[in-house]
Amino acid sequence: MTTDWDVTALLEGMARDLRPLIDPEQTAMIGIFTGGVWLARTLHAALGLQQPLGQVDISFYRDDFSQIGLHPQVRASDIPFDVEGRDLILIDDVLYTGRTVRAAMNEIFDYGRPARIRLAVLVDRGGHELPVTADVAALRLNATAGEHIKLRGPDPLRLELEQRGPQP
Ligand SMILES: O=P(O)(O)OC[C@H]1O[C@H](OP(=O)(O)OP(=O)(O)O)[C@H](O)[C@@H]1O
Ligand SMILES: O=c1cc[nH]c(=O)[nH]1
Repeated sequence: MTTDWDVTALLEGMARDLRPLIDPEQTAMIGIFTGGVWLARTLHAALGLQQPLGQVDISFYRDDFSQIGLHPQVRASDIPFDVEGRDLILIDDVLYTGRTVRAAMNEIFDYGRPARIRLAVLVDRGGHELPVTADVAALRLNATAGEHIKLRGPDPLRLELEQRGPQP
C-alpha cells in the first residue's frame, strides 16, 4: 500500500466531512488519548466549536486491562461540558478492533447520557471485532495483521506504517 500520507491534508478532509454534521454552538468534541487528542485539537479549532474540548484516557476501561496492565502514561479524563443530551464527536487516530472506542463510550456514559455520538478517525484500518464503524474516516485501508499504522506527534504529526508481526 502507498504510505505517502499527508496528515495535514487528511485532517482537512476530516474537517470538511464533519462540518455538515455539527452545530458549532452545541456539538462537543472528545479526543481519545493520545493520538485522538492531538487530532481533536486541530479539528476543534478548524470547526470553530464553542464547547471546550474534552479528552478521555481509556486505560482503566479497556476490556483487556487485566492482560496488558496499566499504560505507563495514564492521564485523567477531562470532559468539561454537560454530556447529558448532547451531540458528541469522538475522535481517534486509528480504528482497528473497535475496543478502544467501546471503552471510550463506556467512560463517556459515566458522565451522562449523550443524545448521539459520532465517530471520526484518521484511519480505519479494517479488522473490526465489534460492531463499531466510523462516520468519518480520512483513510480506509485493509491492513494485514502484521501491519501497524502509527500516528506520531504531536509536532509534526506523522502517520507511519510499521511491520510488527508475521508477514502474510
Ligand atoms: O480499535 P483498537 O483495536 O482498540 O485500536 C485502536 C487504538 O490503538 C491505538 O492506541 P494504543 O492503545 O496503541 O495507544 P496509543 O494511543 O498510545 O498509540 C490507537 O491510538 C487507537 O486508539
Ligand atoms: O494498526 C494499528 C492497530 C491498532 N492501533 C494502532 O494504533 N494501529
